[in-house]
Amino acid sequence: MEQAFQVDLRGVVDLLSRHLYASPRVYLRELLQNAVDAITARGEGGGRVEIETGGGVLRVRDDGVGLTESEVHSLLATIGRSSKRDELGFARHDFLGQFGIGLLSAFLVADEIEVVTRSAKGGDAVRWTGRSEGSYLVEPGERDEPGTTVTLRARPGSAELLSPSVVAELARTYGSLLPVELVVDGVPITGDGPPWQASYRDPAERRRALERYCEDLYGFTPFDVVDMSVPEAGLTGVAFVLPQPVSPAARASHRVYLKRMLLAESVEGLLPEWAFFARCVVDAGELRPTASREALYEDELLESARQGLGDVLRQWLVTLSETEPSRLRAFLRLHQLGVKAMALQDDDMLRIVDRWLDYETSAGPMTLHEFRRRHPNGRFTGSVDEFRRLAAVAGAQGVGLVNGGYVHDTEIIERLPELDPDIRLARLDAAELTTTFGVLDPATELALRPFLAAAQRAVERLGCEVVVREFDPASLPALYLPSRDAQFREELARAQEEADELWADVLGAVHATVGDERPQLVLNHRNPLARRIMSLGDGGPVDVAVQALYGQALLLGHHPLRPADTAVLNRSFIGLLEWAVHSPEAPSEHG
Ligand SMILES: Nc1ncnc2c1ncn2[C@@H]1O[C@H](COP(=O)(O)OP(=O)(O)OP(=O)(O)O)[C@@H](O)[C@H]1O
Repeated sequence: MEQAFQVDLRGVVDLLSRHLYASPRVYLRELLQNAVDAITARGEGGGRVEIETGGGVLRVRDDGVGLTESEVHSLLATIGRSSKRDELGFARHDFLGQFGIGLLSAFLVADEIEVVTRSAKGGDAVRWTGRSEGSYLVEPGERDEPGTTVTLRARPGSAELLSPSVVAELARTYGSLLPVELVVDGVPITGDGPPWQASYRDPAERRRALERYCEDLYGFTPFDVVDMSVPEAGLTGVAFVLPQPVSPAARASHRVYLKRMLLAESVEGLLPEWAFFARCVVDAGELRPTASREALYEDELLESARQGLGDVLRQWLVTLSETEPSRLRAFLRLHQLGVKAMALQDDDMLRIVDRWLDYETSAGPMTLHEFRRRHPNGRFTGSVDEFRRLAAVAGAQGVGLVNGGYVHDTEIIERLPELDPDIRLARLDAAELTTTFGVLDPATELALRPFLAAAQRAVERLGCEVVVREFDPASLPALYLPSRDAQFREELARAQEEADELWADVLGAVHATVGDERPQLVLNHRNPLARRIMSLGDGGPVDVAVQALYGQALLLGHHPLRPADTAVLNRSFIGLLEWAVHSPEAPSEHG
């Protein structure tokens, strides 16, 4: 014999209150929603919901479609049954509810629910009383007009939730945009509907009103207000652009209404992740809630709405770049870090960064796009230090240099060819700079041989190679250029020191395959001091002088100093001092 399920209502209420709903405050939302749905079902437009409070009792009265006696038995008394789904179980389009459990949330605050209802289809009024322990009673009720009144008496401990002030606050939170007339204890709650749809005298007034709305809601004056619309999701609303930088990692949350009833004040995942700089308030007719009505149901429609909203914001940025570039720059200054982060994944954002974000370059601040135009063979550095070190030198050789050392910059520059394969912006290989330096004429070169040999001896143990070139700025006596190989070797050596035996061996094997190009100490033949040192030939204090130039070049370039470097720096300094004090040839004040 087939049997019907038995339901222990207390278990179900417990489940709802502890696991489905975040707070018992949702009881009012569910009652409000039923009243609005009943008005929708009556289909006459307008409609009025009156809420009365006082003495621990709450009354919600609507002039909706009401219920007949048989509907009362089948709909109110059957958990999970709803008049708002069709025969196939799909949510009927016009209604807020669909699950057939909302009324039970009244048991979160009361032990008894009383419903007095009269159907617009005719028949007498009916009184239904449901109790939280699982029984219900149906009797004749008293009511002249079609509609429904739900009455709750606060359970001990829940009086606060049914108090006039809390009820008014809840009604305002959930219901202030509803398309029906909502009144709590005689005070109207609903007004002109969504502020972005209200009519204003002119655009300036609308803008001010929406800014004020944002201030009330979020506590900031928005950088800009963007109208949002995704017709296929029945969605309208506004996005407020944050006036302060935020971390792109912080999940942005938005205020979402479904069919004009508040779903939640902080819904995540409404916008694409890259749109971290906006807070939205939207109303959607077609998106679906989860059963708790506290989040959006993740389906294809939500996914395409998210894309649609992203498109609107993207278009806003593009329009800003076309019509108000100075404001776009201001926006980028604010949200630079986030915009860069999203440029790593999003081509349009990459384009915006390329065209509008200023980078530090050897020819002053400019956009990457402008930089490439001016320096078709420009280079970028992977670190800020390298940029500082080489910008002046590179700039003086006519090699444009852009600083790619800040967060995301190197990845952004390296991703540019994905926009356009013709974009070429290569990383600077410092050693390559020397190829642009002027070479000495053979006679001078020959004359410098003895000096060069002595200079090479002076820094041989430091693993570096001395060359003499002519380059600008002439004020720079010497430049230390680590080769790419040398840099890599240094990192390897450091890693090897720190690694355990196995890894040290592996790294050692890698080491063996690295080229043996050495870092260079490039002495500047244009620099008067360097020239005087060169004129020492292989005599005098050439050792200490070259070592001093080496040390100074390391310090100027912010290169890491190894113990051997520090020792050489100290020795050369002391040596020069001694030479200056003791040497008979040393220049003195008296000549
Ligand atoms: N104020 C009302 N006027 C007319 N019918 C009502 C009213 N309140 C509840 N009902 C009827 O009772 C049924 C069950 O209500 P309940 O709130 O439990 O679920 P629901 O609104 O259908 O779905 P959800 O669980 O998503 O809220 C509704 O489908 C509706 O037919």
